[in-house]
Amino acid sequence: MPINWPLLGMTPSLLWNFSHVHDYMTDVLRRNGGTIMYKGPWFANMDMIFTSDPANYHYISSTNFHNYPKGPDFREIFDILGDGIFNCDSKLWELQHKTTMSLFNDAGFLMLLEKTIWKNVEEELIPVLESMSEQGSQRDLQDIFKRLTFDGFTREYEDKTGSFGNNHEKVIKDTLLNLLIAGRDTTSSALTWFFYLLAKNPVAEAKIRRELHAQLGLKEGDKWKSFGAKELGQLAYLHASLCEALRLFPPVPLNHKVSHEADTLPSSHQVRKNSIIILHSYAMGRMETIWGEDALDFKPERWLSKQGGIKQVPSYKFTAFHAGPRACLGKKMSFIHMKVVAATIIYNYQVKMVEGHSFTQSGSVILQMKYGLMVKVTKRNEVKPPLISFTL
Ligand code: HEM
Repeated sequence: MPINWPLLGMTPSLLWNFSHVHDYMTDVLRRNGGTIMYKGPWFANMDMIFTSDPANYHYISSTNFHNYPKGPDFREIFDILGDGIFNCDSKLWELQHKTTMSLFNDAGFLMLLEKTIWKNVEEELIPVLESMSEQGSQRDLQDIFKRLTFDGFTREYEDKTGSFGNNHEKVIKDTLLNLLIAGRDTTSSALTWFFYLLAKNPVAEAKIRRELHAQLGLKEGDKWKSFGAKELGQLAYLHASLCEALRLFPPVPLNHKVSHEADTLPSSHQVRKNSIIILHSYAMGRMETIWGEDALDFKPERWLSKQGGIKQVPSYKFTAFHAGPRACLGKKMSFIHMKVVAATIIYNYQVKMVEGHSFTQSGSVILQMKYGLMVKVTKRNEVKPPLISFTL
């Protein structure tokens, strides 16, 4: 346990380890059975419960969901999100949830989304990568992903604003902003860590390439072509690799809740009324008790069934998309987006991380790379001129 100092509580340990705070808390949770009572400074009323215990996660996010809203502090911290779905609780959340669901369930919505993503990839991503490969220049892939996801979703929601019906203008504005943030930062974070892990695991990358050839009917050197929902569903190894990246680097590493009433958690920890509870998704993705001894390894195979399909893992163990009534509404969409972008890059380019660059985590709400993911890309499948050897 971190030392509980007089007056300052455990804050000094947290500050001391701030540069790698998620790994530090993972270690603390690992050593303490998955749940700790964190003591804040005595005068600040900042005591919190941190947990990475799947039974607690399930209980808080689903079984006793109504006792664990986000609470008013969350609204204050994320003021920019206004009354949008991320910030609100109870009645307003129910309204936002219904509004967002009706948009996502719209018959033509997923089709429009797919079309927009491909257009975005062809008109914005490929030209940038082509120019990088031609010039041999290096760029921040995280920044490229952020711009890409933002552009795609802005266009999407501008087109769809009409579906919000008679709702008040502010609710519409907040809903749009929330969805833009949900789509942009999470998807770009997931893709960034995915390519970071892939650069360190070339065998997995080669398997994804083999799968693309087999499932899309492409031969080495064939021109890249867009594909639809059916083919997307067949890319099991790519799907498994994305899940593995989301497990190790969940874009939303922490989830904040406040207890409405006093309670007892399945781990037997006592919860007082108005206690802050941090559900630690980052730690959960790295716990040997959940994933086995090789929890820290990047191993897409752990997601594949014997038949080659995707194994179903309960959402209170794989918590990257949260669980229960407030689970992510954009999960399906984000997989379409990530698969299209990842497949396009992996098939057409070789991505190499720039040596000597610092690939560290930022301390932000979304798990990002502090200094970006600096890479160089080389075009694959280029017809290279034959090497001519001279004999003197
Ligand atoms: C890899 C990509 C994504 C990840 C990892 C992710 C993860 C999450 C997580 C952890 C939450 C719960 C947040 C909280 O309660 O504080 C959440 C909620 C949500 N996500 Fe996502 N998300 C992703 C992409 C998207 C996309 C693309 C959209 C839609 C454009 C979206 C829409 C939402 C919405 C509307 C909620 C709020 C649900 C509610 O509170 O009822 N997400 N997401």
